[in-house]
Amino acid sequence: MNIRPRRNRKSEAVRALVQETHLSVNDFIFPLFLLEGSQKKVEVASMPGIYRLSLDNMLLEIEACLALGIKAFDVFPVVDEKHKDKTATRSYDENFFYLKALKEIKQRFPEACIMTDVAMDPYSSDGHDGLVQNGKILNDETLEILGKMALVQAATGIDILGPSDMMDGRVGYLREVLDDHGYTEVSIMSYTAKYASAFYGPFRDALDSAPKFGDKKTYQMNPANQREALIEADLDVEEGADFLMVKPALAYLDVIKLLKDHYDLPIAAYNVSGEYAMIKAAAQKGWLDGDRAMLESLLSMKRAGADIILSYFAKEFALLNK
Ligand SMILES: NCc1[nH]cc(CCC(=O)O)c1CC(=O)O
Ligand SMILES: [Mg+2]
Repeated sequence: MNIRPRRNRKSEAVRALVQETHLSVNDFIFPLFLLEGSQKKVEVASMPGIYRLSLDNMLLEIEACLALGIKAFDVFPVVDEKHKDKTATRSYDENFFYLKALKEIKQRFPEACIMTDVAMDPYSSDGHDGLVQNGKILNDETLEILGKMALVQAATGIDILGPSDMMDGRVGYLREVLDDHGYTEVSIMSYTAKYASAFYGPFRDALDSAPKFGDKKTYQMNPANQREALIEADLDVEEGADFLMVKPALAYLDVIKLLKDHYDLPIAAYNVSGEYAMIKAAAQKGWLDGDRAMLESLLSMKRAGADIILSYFAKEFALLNK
């Protein structure tokens, strides 16, 4: 035998030399759940270690994460049932706590990269990402609402908008609305290939945002489809997206790789709530080594081609690598 691949695995030092993929705190965006009010910190039952935070506590959390090297955050609002309606009115009400909080976060930490969510579901009494009429999710009518939402979010000074709704044409529509109002510097990270997934369950617990009827299959993609992601990605590139995202991550590594091979834009992977919950639950039962399972799954996303990983593990990763 002339060739013995095991030679390159013989010691920690040699293994480090030949390691192809590396994770860094620079890769991560940490999703955070914002509560109205103050002095609140409520754990998400299905996401041990992840809390819904009021602004005061969120500022502390962001400060702690910045000290660990995490520089990017995706802030989602937890909206009380009494604020929800058919047209997601609160999503573009400048006085709503989410928008006021974003402004404070940016003022306090101008160096942090703050991403926001553009979709109707947290504010919708139907629990859908688009406007509902006679049981149908309307596309073009939804775009107008998303446009209003994007403008008030941009006005807070945030850095990246994350349209997570999967309406057709929304990236181009938002780009145009933003540019018309002078927000040419606000980036768009498109949820390009977002699948109708069972792995969003714990997130919907966190936001209390599960659909009130039906499912999201008329707008989110069929998990069986890979080539369809190319159609979505072509459109997002043409419409002016700055980043392309695949969501979820772990069950869609092939899609991450596909987009990485076909496009020059940075590729993001959303390591979603259910993927987090799965590892946490098994670790709590003592069935898996939680730290190792976390690192291995994050590494797989990077290896598949993700430049950026949105993950609830971001802080834990940073603490482990301190
Ligand atoms: N616009 C909704 C939205 N934005 C991010 C997530 C899921 C994130 C996660 O599971 O971590 C969802 C859930 C959904 O589409 O129902
Ligand atoms: Mg699309």
